[in-house]
Amino acid sequence: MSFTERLSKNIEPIWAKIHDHPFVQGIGNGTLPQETFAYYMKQDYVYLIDYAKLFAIGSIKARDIETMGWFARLLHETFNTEMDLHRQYASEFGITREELERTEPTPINLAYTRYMLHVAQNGSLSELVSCLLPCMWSYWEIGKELYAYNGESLSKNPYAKWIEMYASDDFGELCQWLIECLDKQTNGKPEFELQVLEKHFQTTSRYEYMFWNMVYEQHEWPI
Ligand SMILES: Cc1ncc(CN)c(N)n1
Repeated sequence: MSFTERLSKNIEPIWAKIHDHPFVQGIGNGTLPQETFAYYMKQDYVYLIDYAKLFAIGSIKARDIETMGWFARLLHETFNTEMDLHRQYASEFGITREELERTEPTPINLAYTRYMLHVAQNGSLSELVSCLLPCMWSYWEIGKELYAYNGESLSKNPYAKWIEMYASDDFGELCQWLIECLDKQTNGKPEFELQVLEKHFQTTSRYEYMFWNMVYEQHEWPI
């Protein structure tokens, strides 16, 4: 079994909770209130600004030009494809680009990105990839599941563009590269090192769940 197969098997209970979360289900059946989705778009926009920095750090830590190029592409796609979708939804909802950028991250949003940025700056490239992978991989899984669930009626779902993007082959290709990159880097690594990587993967998967719940319940700073 490859290392990422092991990760995927062990993370199953947490990812199942993500798939069942009412926010994710609400995107899937199109019943999520627009106001809740708009709140998520704003929080996610500032999350992605920090997330994109992880790819820049990945490019710095890469040991060959090909890997460097993939991280550069991941950064480019995050800024120009994924965040463009956020800008499109925001403009439909009457939210300006400045308003998006000025969004104050909630405690969970900040804790999640700070955790990843800390590991990215202080850890190895494999630690960095283990941290950022649940973000890409869990969304790809959600996208594919919701795309299949909607079938022909997808165009009637107000969140169709969101579902299509995360289910797309382009998004999948980037995610697949990260999966293969981690398998290559971990090949032959001792068990104690793999356990550190698995802990990062579990921690950021937990943060993924907490992020969904945070945007659903709109957990702001208490004071
Ligand atoms: C919180 C979060 N996690 C993952 C993704 C998918 N890149 C995202 N946009 N936002």
